Amino acid sequence: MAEVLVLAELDPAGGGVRKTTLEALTAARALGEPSAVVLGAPGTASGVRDQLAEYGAATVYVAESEDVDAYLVAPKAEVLAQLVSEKSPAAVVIPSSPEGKEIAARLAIKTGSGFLTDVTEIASDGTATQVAFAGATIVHSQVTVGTPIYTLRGNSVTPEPAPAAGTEQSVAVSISDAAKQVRVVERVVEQKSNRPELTEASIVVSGGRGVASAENFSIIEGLADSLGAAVGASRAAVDSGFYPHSFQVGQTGKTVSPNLYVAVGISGAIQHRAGMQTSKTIVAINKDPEAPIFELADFGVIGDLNTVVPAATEQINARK
Ligand SMILES: Cc1cc2nc3c(=O)[nH]c(=O)nc-3n(C[C@H](O)[C@H](O)[C@H](O)COP(=O)(O)OP(=O)(O)OC[C@H]3O[C@@H](n4cnc5c(N)ncnc54)[C@H](O)[C@@H]3O)c2cc1C
Repeated sequence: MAEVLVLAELDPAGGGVRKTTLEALTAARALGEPSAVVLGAPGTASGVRDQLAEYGAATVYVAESEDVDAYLVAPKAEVLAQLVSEKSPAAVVIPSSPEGKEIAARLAIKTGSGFLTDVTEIASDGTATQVAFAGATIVHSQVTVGTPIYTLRGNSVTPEPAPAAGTEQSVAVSISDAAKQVRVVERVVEQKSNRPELTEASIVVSGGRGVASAENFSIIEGLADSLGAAVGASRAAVDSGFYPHSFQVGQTGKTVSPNLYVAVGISGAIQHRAGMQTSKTIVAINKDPEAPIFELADFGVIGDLNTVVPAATEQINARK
């Protein structure tokens, strides 16, 4: 069976393999037999091999060196390009994080290949699905040059275990001077909250301008916590100072695709939709029955969020 390389994305806070990697391993199986590639400082792969094997990695290529870790993405792209030339894989699948997309672009140039970013599905013939123009168009594309490289949008695929050997193979790392031009000076790991990471969460509860104040966002957080969800915000809520920008969902914020997205006091502007409309189920809570979010929602509650949200939170907590 053809080999498909999957770049493993690891939790910078030491929490093991990120869910996006398990999704990429699952999606890669449509194209062949996945092998995971772990890139990082010495010791990076220890502790993640078993998880990669559990989700289908027949081989785990381990490329560990201080140089891979000490510079920005150029060394990682170089090592991956070396692996592509040695192994001639059928494809490369990379999680669609900002770093993943940059590595994919550099890898495409180095290997003379085409690449498709932010794909939501990969078919067995290599056809990828992408959502374009703020969600107005669904595009199906194939790479026709070189080794197809895909970056997979988070939460597009449900990770499914498929135990494989996970045979570890170390990769000799030799980084060129050209790839050592931007050194990492400091890494700051964001403070971990008890809530799931926004782009990885299977439930997201977002608040908009209708929430009306930073203090009132506590009712959004209350509903999120009752559901084990991440909290998101519209740009209007962020611009009004209700919630930090790192939680913004939309065209100029994060793209989420959870199983359940609850939009509270959000009108449903096209730029907000761009970041959440591929959610599997959308619930809208809004006092305006004409709000455009209801056109998109699977379930809608017309009412004042200050009444509806605490009542819903209470009911959910009572059923636990
Ligand atoms: C280039 C560009 C990029 C953008 N990027 C983004 C982006 O990434 N993300 C994003 O979100 N927006 C983005 N925007 C902004 C976008 O156009 C909208 O302005 C924004 O999404 C509106 O946010 P909102 O729905 O919270 O606010 P509003 O449009 O003001 O809607 C508030 C809603 O709350 C409801 N409401 C009010 N009070 C209550 C209550 N008590 N109970 C229930 N409902 C209530 C109202 O009926 C209304 O529907 C962008 C705009 C531009 C031009």
